[in-house]
Formats: sequence, C-alpha cells, structure tokens
Amino acid sequence: MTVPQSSSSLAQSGTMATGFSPSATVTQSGTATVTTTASSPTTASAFSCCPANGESSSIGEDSIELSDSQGNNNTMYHNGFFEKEDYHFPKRPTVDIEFRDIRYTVKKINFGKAKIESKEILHGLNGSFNSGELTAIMGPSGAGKSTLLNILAGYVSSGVSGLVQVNGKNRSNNSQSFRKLSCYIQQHDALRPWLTVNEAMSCATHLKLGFSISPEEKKKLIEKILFMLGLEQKGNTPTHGLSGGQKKRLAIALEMISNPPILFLDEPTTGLDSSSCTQCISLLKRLAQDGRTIICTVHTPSALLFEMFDKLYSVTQGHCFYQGPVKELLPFLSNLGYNCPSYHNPADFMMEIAVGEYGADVGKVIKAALKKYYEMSSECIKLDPVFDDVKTVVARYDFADADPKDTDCSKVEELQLQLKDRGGGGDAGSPDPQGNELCPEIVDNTKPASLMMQFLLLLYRNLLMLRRNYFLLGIRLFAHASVATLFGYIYQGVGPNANQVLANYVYLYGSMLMLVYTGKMAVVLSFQVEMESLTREHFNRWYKLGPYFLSVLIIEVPVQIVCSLIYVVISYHLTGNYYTFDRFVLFALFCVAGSISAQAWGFFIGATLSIKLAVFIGPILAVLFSVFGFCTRYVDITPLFQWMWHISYYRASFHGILNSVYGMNRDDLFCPETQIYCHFKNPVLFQKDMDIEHVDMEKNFILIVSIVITMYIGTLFVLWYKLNKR
Ligand SMILES: Nc1ncnc2c1ncn2[C@@H]1O[C@H](COP(=O)(O)OP(=O)(O)OP(=O)(O)O)[C@@H](O)[C@H]1O
Repeated sequence: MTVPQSSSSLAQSGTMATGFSPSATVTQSGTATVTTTASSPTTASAFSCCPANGESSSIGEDSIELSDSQGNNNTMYHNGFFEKEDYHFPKRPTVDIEFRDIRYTVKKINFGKAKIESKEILHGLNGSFNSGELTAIMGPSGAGKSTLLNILAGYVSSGVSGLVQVNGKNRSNNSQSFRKLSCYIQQHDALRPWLTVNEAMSCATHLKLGFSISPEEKKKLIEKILFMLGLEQKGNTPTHGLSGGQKKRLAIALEMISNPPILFLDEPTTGLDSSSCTQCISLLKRLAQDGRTIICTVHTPSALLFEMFDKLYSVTQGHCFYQGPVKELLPFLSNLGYNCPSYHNPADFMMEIAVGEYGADVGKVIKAALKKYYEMSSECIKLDPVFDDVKTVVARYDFADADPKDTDCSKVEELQLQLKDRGGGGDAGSPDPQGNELCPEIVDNTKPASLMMQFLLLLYRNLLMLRRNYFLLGIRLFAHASVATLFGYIYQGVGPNANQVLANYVYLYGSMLMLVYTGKMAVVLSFQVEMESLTREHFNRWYKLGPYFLSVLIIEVPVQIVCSLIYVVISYHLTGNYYTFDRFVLFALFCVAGSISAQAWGFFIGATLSIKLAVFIGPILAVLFSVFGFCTRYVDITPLFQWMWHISYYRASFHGILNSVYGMNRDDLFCPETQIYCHFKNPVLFQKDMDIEHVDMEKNFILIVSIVITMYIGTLFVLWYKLNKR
C-alpha cells in the first residue's frame, strides 16, 4: 500500500537547521583561520530524509577547526558546539538496560459502582537500551512514553510489574546504586531562577562532589562542562535570563557534574526552536558517543532531528509499536505495506500510522513489532495472550535453573510468579538476590558532601537567592511596619487607660491575628513552588531532605521573627502599652512564638495539600483556632470541642500576651478624670471576666513550642513521603 502524500508534511522537510555557519562560529580571540572539515553538508540530509525507496540517509558530522596565529589548533566547532581537544567528557563504561514484560496498572475509585477499578496503562513492554546509543521514545500523546521513562528511571515503581536489568543484573525497587548510575531530567527544567549559571554549577558541584576533588579541579570541571555545553559566555547570567534551549543545557550541565553513564530526559526539546532542538540533540548524541546510554522522550521531531537518534522505541496505546535503529523504521513499515511518501518526515509518518491514519491497522504493526523483537531473541517462548499467533518471550530472567529454550515456559512462569510475590505484586524488578550494588566498578568513587556541608551549601544558596529576590522580603518587612503603624494610630494610647481596656483587647487580638496570618500564609506555598526543583535535585541525589529542610527553616524563621518584632515594637509603643521592660519581653516572646507556630502550620499545610486546598484550609484553620482564644471562656465551650482549646497555639499565645499586659499583679489602670466610673480600673476584674485570671505562661509556652516541633516533624515526614513515594 502506498500512502497518499500529505502536503503539510512536505513543508517540514524544508525547515532544517543548518549544521553550522562558519562566520557565526569564530568567536575566539586572536587571529583564527577557519578550516572546514565538514564530511558532508548537513543540509543535504534535509532533502533526502525520506527517500521514496524507504531508506533513510544518515546525517553528516560538521566540524570547523580553529587555529591560532602559531598554528596551534585545539578548538573546533562540532555539531553546534565548540570543542577543545582536552574538553571531552570522560568516556563511560558500558551500562546496558534491558526490560521485560513491563506493565503499569493504576487503580482508581469508581464512586458510581462503589469499587476500586484497575486500568493497565503499559501492556508488557520489552526492550533494551544500550551504551553508546541515543534512543528516542516516541508515540502519540497519551501513548505511555513518560510512564515508561519514569519506570525505567526508577521514578515510578508502585503499580509496576516486570523486570529491569542493568548489565544483566536485576535492578531492585528504589535501587540507590542505580540512582548513582543515572540521572533523570524531567520536562520542566525546575532550575533556580535567581542563581547565575556559575552559582548554580558551583553549588551543584560542591554538593555532588564534596571534598573529593580540589576547588581548582572543581573550577576546571565547571569551566569544561559549560564550554562543552556552549554556556561558557553565560556564567554570570541569572538562570531566569537564559533562553529555553540554554535552560535545557544548564539542566544537563548540572547533572553532568557527576558524569552519570545513563541519562533519562523527558521531552528535552519541547518548547525549543529548531536550532535549539538541534543543538540539544547534538549534545546528547555526543554524550552517547562517549559511551553513555541516553534515553529521551520526544514529540514530533523534524526529519533532521529524527535521524540524529540511533534508536527508536515507539509506543502506542501502551504497546511497543517499533523498536530498532531509526534507519530501519521505514523498511519495517514498508514491509507491512505502509510506504512513506517521498519527502515526508519519517517521524511524522510513523506517528500517523501509530494513530491509524491512512487506514493503517495499528494492531498489525504492534504484532509485527513483537514478532520482530522475539525473532531476535532465542528465549523461552509461548503464545502471546493478546495476539495468539505471536510467539512471545515470557521472560529471560537470569535464573540458573531456567532453561532459555524451555518452550512451554512453565519453569519460567513459575519463577515469574515467585518474583511477583516477593515484590508484593507491584514492583519493578526483583531485588538483586545477593543484594549486590549494581555495577560497583562503574560507580564513581567521588564522595558527595557530608550532611553538614549540604546544609551549609543549601543555606548559602538560599541566602544568595534571597539577596537577589529581595523584593518579597522587602514587602514582608514593609507590610509589618505599615500595619503596625496603622494599628498603633487607630488604637493610639489605649494601653494604660482603664476606660479603653476593650479597645486594647481588640488591638491585642488583631495583632495576634496579623502575626498568625503573615506567619502562615508567607510559607504556605513555599514547598508547592519548590516541589519540582526539590524533587529533581533530591531524586538525582544532590542532597538529603534533612539538610534541605533545615536550610529553609534557618532563613524563614529569622525572617518571621524580625517581621514580628518590627510589628511589636512599633505598635506596642504607639498604643502606649509599654509599662515595664519585663512585660514587653514577655509580650514580644508570645507574639513571636504564636507567629512561628502559625508558620510551622503553614509549612505543614503547604507540604500536605494541593495549592487550591492549602490557600483555603490555611486561613480556615487559623480562624478556627483563634476562636478558642478570643472572648471564649473554657466553661462555655461544648465538651466535644474542649480539646481544641487545649491544643490551640492561638489561644496559648493570645492568653500569653494578655497576661503580659494585664496579668502578673499589674497596678490599677489609669482612669481619666472625665470618667465617672472605670469598671476595669483593677485589671484583675477584666481577667476574671475573660476567664484568664490564672494563665500559666510556662505551660502555654511549652504548648506552642511542642506544636512547632510537631509541625516540623509532620512537614518532614510528608515531604519525605512525597519524595520517596514511587
Ligand atoms: N497515575 C495515573 N493515573 C491514571 N492514569 C494515568 C496515570 N499515569 C498515566 N496515566 C495515563 O496513562 C496514559 C499515558 O500517560 P503518559 O503521560 O505516559 O503519556 P505520554 O505518551 O507521555 O503522553 P504525552 O506525550 O501527552 O505527554 C495517559 O492516558 C494517562 O492519562
């Protein structure tokens, strides 16, 4: 069958980025002579991407050597990047990945039928990705590309069954040694916008390499990586000032510090223009050529880009649609009767067939892909449960007692069942029976930073970001100062007066409310905003959660303390509450403690709930707890809710500040001569009315501190769960 030619796709092939432009590349200082050593012009491939006979051409490599006036030649332009002779990433030993019968099932609750339903997303994918190869995982939207990548990278493991092997060794769930061998760069770069490229690189280098190499070596390494990735001119540019392509390259550069032999990238070209795409894929190709295993998902690449990949793994509807060398894709489809029209982008053509365009029988292609795969393996075979005329490999587990030629597969199936039982039925792969590290000979001996050093580095990084992004901090300080002035003005001089006790009470309540809200809401979104960066850095083993959390607290807590003190100092004096220094200290202490307690709640709520819920539940909780302090006497609370009175940090701090103002045997208040009678002249009367006659300051303070600690532990636990939930 010959497929009709699509005019829109014809246009695609004409939009190739040229491989190089000599005039644009000579940016080295000094005199430079340019010698072109291009083996074949890149553009040539643009017009022969999909010859009518179904064979594809290979892209030529372009390079220009740059010589200085002495004729020393150590720099050349190569596939879009400068290169110095000594500027190569070290070659990596071979790490091959094989996967067998990967299935991914999600469970969801069907409220209508009141039962839990399972849905299989990936239906037994097999394949292998080899060292030195750049592999593209492609397929229509929703086909399961990201899911497969997540499983292979070890990012998802619950609901997964099947086996993943690394150099022939079974990879266990959450394998730490696999994490040492690989890195995962997700679609959203999740970089720190306020750090410059140099700062980001330097911080990542210190975190990843600790003291294992000297500062000079680190500096050289950063220089080299940036040079290799074409970012050497961008060292002092803040990350938010980089283009999309430069951000992608920075994300790769950050991971190249530890030089992992396996790189997983989710849609590294999405959102990039064609020349940035070409640069990005060229870079990955070169990294692969140095012996790495590079696997990335891509969406509709141009024909030029498509040809740069060594291997294609195509997925549709959770099945493998094609796997093998890119150049064999068209002959494979052609054998099935689907001929790519001349000048049509093979990647587009494959996608069109994968969604059944041109009346293509998708099931037939999936079957053929399975057959092709099994023909290449001489393993235990049996009939596939879906395609009953296809003989399928059950497994090729490295069990000594499994006969690879066991045609009825009973032994292998039995072992497979055991494997599932051991993994709780939902694990990707069984643990290495000996519990050995994967490829210990390959894992670099570099030691990452110690926990203390991680904390100090992260603290330094946070301070740097705070210094750059001082606007928010300024707003917080300004808001506290201006609200304090406003409150102080409204309730000016009410503090010492017996006839204005209720006005002062409202000021005190309002102050507590202000400090609780600003404390809580300023951090409620902290982790929500941070989560993508945190996940990426934590998953790629930059640091542990403990030092990270501590480095956040050590910035946020003092900021909130300073904000609270600004508020307290201004408003306390304007309202005339200053009576003795001791009382002021107690007042400030309870204000700050209440605010920090609310902040701890904010961290917990933000880490636990989604953005929409967090911004809604946060204030509701603050109001709920405030009710148990303001004008509410313990005896009036329904016994069912009395426990809330006991655990209310708001009540504890509010009573603390009330007691510091009116309690502790304060002398009579001032009753102006204009007043005939001042009911609250003796402050004890007011305390009695409010049921705060016997405030136990110590107990209240201990309660607040306990709540703060509980919330910190709760936040840590939730973050740990989110980061490690796979
Ligand atoms: N946790 C989950 N719960 C429910 N459905 C899921 C879950 N994870 C994946 N899916 C479904 O599995 C299918 C494959 O998702 P996946 O993100 O892997 O697709 P994709 O090929 O990467 O798509 P795209 O190219 O649009 O990103 C989709 O239909 C998605 O809705």
